[in-house]
Amino acid sequence: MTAPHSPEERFDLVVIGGGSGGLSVASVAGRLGLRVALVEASGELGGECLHTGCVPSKALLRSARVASLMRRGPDFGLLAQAPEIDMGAVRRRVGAVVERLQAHDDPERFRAYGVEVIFAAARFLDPHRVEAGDRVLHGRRIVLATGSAPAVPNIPGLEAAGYWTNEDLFSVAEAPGSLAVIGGGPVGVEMAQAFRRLGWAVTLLQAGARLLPAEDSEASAVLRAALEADGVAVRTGARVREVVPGHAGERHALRLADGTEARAARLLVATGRQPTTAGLDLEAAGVRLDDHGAVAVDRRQRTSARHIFAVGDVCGPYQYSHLANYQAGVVIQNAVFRLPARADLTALPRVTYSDPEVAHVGLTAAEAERQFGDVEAHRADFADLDRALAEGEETGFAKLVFRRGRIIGATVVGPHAGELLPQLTQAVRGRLKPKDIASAVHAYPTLAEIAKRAVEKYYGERLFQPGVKRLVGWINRLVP
Ligand SMILES: Cc1cc2nc3c(=O)[nH]c(=O)nc-3n(C[C@H](O)[C@H](O)[C@H](O)COP(=O)(O)OP(=O)(O)OC[C@H]3O[C@@H](n4cnc5c(N)ncnc54)[C@H](O)[C@@H]3O)c2cc1C
Ligand SMILES: NC(=O)c1ccc[n+]([C@@H]2O[C@H](COP(=O)([O-])OP(=O)(O)OC[C@H]3O[C@@H](n4cnc5c(N)ncnc54)[C@H](O)[C@@H]3O)[C@@H](O)[C@H]2O)c1
Repeated sequence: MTAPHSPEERFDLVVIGGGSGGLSVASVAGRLGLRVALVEASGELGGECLHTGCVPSKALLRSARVASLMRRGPDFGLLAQAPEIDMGAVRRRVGAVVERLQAHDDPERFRAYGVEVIFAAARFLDPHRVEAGDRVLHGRRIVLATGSAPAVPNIPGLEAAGYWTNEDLFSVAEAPGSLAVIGGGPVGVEMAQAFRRLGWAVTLLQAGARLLPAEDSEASAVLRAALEADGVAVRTGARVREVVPGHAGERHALRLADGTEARAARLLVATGRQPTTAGLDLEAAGVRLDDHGAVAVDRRQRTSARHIFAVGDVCGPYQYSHLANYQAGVVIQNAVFRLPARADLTALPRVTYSDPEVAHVGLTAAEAERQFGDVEAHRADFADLDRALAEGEETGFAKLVFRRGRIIGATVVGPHAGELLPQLTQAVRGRLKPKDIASAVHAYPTLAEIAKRAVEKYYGERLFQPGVKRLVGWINRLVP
């Protein structure tokens, strides 16, 4: 039933959802002078990335990394120091980082840009009218940016057992115990390593055949070995069939499809996301969903109702904060400047912030092989790189994928892999040739040299051939 409303208010743009995508659209449109309303249900801006996603997970991983380095003291000629873990103190640090960044998403900042910030749950009354609390907002154009929520599998006994998702995880203050992580995607991998390094006994249960199944298979293998070296019990092909009560400290027993069991005191469900569309009355607006329950959009981010756009997790096709921001830029061009800009995801980077990090852009070697056939891939290992050895961080590699003399994909697994990605993102985006990387001088000794090393492998095969040797001999005989 519709609440009694005050008279309808007219806006050029109504943005629903104040997370990464919605904030980007609203702030730019407001600063460009449009009349913008931003509706956010939760009572604070920032969305998942700030409160229960990217930011707290990276802050937690940092504490875990410091704990790991303390244990690794002897690798660097220092006394080993077993870290004393105080989960309450770790939680406070995570909270402090979130709070510092919350200042960027202060509603007053957006109001100063000319954005009307309304804290209420929005729903459509018709294609142009949105109800927000007791207000009715008429949007000439509307942007859906309502994000996603954890997708929890229907496993008998799971609800009764009780479990954490990313929404609970960053409030955990209890002393380390045992944790079973269900799901071996980015959330499962990052959090399994973080909790293990913070003293928890962790079992990582991945239904698929390998961790991070979207990544290069060698990357998955290196990551698995690194997690196991940390002490995470990694089980792949592990489908949880049922959760039943366990004993004493290990309160839960997870029965797997292969007849074995895993036990833990706490459960973390990290099995993917579902787009947040419930309660929006999208039918009233004529907005259709795709087969996965996400809002269907075209490459201009337009939904089936052409004046309504969508960005971020609610439409996908991937779930990254930087993708939501990129799509926001496409919406600004279409909805504000009326340019027919299209999203191009050919060079969309992604990073899993485990140690080693797994960073990727473009096509993996397997994808390129399937798509084109005539591709080659070359790999350089951090174990052969001077700076990696100096840092004591020699796990991992860079693998570049080439087709017809162009770089079409890159995977980097290793120290600060995410920071090494931009030059490779530019290469894939600009369809650069290997020589564009080879001819650039890279400072020595840097980890970024790894890309050049992989390119040298590409040239190595071509350069040190009998024909080239003959040519060099001929030039040196003939030219004085
Ligand atoms: C543990 C974890 C770690 C992650 N780490 C990374 C990372 O390192 N890097 C990365 O790029 N991505 C990461 N992600 C993904 C990233 O958080 C999301 O892709 C990103 O937050 C999506 O932004 P969004 O704007 O689409 O949605 P959100 O940030 O979820 O914002 C949606 C907003 O809409 C509001 N809303 C929902 N319904 C309504 C309604 N009816 N009316 C009004 N408001 C509504 C919600 O309250 C919310 O504030 C991580 C995710 C998780 C779970
Ligand atoms: N660093 C980052 O950029 C980052 C970090 C975390 C999350 N994210 C985003 O958040 C999204 C969600 O991440 P996620 O890891 O929850 O989801 P995901 O879909 O990427 O991975 C979930 C994994 O769980 C496994 N799984 C599913 N059901 C299972 C079951 N019943 N038992 C055991 N395993 C099961 C699947 O095989 C899959 O590999 C990702 O798509 C990612 O884009 C990004």
